[in-house]
Amino acid sequence: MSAPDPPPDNPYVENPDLDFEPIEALDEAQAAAQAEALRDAIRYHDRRYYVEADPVIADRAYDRLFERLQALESAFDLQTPDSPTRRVGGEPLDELGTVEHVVPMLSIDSGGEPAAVREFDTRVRRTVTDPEYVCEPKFDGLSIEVIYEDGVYQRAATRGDGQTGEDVTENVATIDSVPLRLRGDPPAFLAVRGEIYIPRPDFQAYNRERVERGEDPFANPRNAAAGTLRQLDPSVTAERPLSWFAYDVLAAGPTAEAFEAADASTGPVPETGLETHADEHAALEDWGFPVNDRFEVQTDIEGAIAYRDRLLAAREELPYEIDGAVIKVNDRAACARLGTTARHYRWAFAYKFPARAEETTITDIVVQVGRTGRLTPVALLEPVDVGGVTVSRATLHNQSEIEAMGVAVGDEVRIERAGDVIPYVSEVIESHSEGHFTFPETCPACGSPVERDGPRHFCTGGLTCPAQLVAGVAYFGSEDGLDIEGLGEETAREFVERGLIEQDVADLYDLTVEDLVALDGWGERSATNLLAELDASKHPPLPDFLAAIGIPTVGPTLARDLARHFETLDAVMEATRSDYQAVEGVGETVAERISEFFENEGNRRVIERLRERGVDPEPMTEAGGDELAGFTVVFTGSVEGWTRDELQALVEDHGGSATSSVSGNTDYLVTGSNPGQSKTQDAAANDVEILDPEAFFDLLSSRGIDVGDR
Ligand SMILES: NC(=O)c1ccc[n+]([C@@H]2O[C@H](COP(=O)([O-])OP(=O)(O)OC[C@H]3O[C@@H](n4cnc5c(N)ncnc54)[C@H](O)[C@@H]3O)[C@@H](O)[C@H]2O)c1
Ligand SMILES: [Zn+2]
Repeated sequence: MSAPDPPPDNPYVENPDLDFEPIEALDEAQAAAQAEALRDAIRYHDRRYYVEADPVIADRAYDRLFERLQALESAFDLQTPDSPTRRVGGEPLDELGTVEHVVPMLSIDSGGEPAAVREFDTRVRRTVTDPEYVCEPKFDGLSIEVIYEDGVYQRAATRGDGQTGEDVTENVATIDSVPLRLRGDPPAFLAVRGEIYIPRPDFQAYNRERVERGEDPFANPRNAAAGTLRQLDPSVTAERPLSWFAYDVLAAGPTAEAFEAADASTGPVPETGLETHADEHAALEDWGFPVNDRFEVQTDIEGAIAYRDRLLAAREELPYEIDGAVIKVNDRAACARLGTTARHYRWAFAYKFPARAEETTITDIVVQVGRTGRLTPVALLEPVDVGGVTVSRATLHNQSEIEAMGVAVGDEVRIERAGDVIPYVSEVIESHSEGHFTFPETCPACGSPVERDGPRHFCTGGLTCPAQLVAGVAYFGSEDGLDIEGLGEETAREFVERGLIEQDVADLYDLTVEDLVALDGWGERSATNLLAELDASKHPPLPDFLAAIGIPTVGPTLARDLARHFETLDAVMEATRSDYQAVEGVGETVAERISEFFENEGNRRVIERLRERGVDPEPMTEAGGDELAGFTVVFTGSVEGWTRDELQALVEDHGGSATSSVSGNTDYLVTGSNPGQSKTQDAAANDVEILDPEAFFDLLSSRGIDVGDR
């Protein structure tokens, strides 16, 4: 996917001018020109957001452009048939193929104040007496339409522009919790709407890997889910545990033709007995769809308002991101009478949560040097509470973001965090400076020249840069590496500053109790503990070792694939570019980076020095153990505290195999929350034993496998 060119000379694109004059001050020609510029900018932002999943401006800035355009269009009667204010989403992406929706997939009107919710109720009451409301979480994901005929999965599409979406049939079929065959007695033709999301722990793992590969992390789980779902290669989607909730019957009927005749888009669904959204929720569950268990019926709008406040209090406990509550009129016949606008349903309202955002001042901007030499600009802030977390540092990402915002020391800025994402500066509220922050020309840690590569900056000091050494040592000991307790970032820095680590990570294994107790705050006991940990780390499983030495582009997942493929460290080191490309998921660029790493004399020397000190990874065949030899395990649904990758690795590291579909060869199906219905059915058909996560972990410990605490 390549980003489109922004409209030229448009003040609402990169660093959008949000300083709008009062509408009354404009004459007609000025208003028309401003509206035109806003439409162009919004179309561009829509494409970046919905199609590329890579927005250039903050949601709040986008919302202000949008509201301004709406205001201009209504004050001067300027709405054009193709205005973005009349449509939803963005143009579908051609590469995936497009499909026409059976009924338009619209957006939902929203607001963050109870007054806006009460106004919605007042509008509803003009048409409906004493409306009852259903409430459910507003999932921060991406909307899809899924179609079944005679209970069998046919097709899935993204919302796209609301009329036409992208065909993601293959990709959606790889998602466990999407039933391929329905249970019970579904209507012959059924179109369901739901939300695809990425569970929180997987989102974190995904972002860590992106950073490892030198890519920017996703700003929120929605962008991550969108990017994953819209992969052109379904096997890539299959590797990422996407999940979904079904929440609406878009259309249903005895046949596709009969459905079209009846136009059941919002009314009661013919021949199914679905009179209300509550009926629908129950029916979706009966047919085998994953539905959300926080769904509630409220007899009036005050109940719905209270529901949203309870949901807000529970927000951080949920294993998925939500950004508000969706309130819908329960009775479908009433919904049909209320109808729709060009953009949204008149029978639904999203009562949003406040953004996890706050305003504060930048006291300084420092540049952090990462393990690969990448420089990250970090804003130091007057500490501020952002949704329950005190934030005193926030990332500025890279040079393009800095230029786009025009940010500098002293500015009042807005800080946001989405879920567990590192807090970031999203916009400048008030500038107290000229221009913007610029990167130093030399590395703040070692003085080597700084090189720019696109939007990123790198220190060229390599092994001579102490900051890279600190980050490398800390990474070596981190959970993604050898998991050496007591060896964090601060300890690593201390060792480097005090000259205990001079050359590379191998120096760790020369440390003595005397070295350590000479440092502030170290006693005999903590010293012995760390040395014992280091000693215990000398025979790591090969994947851990490969991840720990910091090969560019190689995160824990790829490390495991390499280890499985080559089995020994020597084989990994001696492989050629084309050997690497034989590993699933390794393309030309990645193969190139891996060979460059092993061709580098300095890197080979580090590995040699580690080996001289007795650090030698276990070949893959003997790695872990064979406690699960002969067993085939399949996972479905999500298990708290674990990503799917980690669970599968756990089985494979102990000699078992983890596959993605259930067959006669499967021994166990482990079902987490939101399990896939087709896997559960296949398990029943094949007499496969079904375990809940607890039973699975019990089984492991009965075989002497210690998974530690999570
Ligand atoms: N930063 C940018 O450049 C940019 C560009 C475009 C849009 N945006 C942002 O996108 C948002 C608008 O997106 P939108 O039109 O998808 O609307 P939305 O996200 O505000 O809400 C509508 C969506 O909610 C979802 N939803 C989740 N749970 C649901 C439930 N239980 N029942 C029904 N629907 C549910 C549906 O997918 C539906 O499409 C705005 O917040 C805007 O700021 C940002
Ligand atoms: Zn440096």
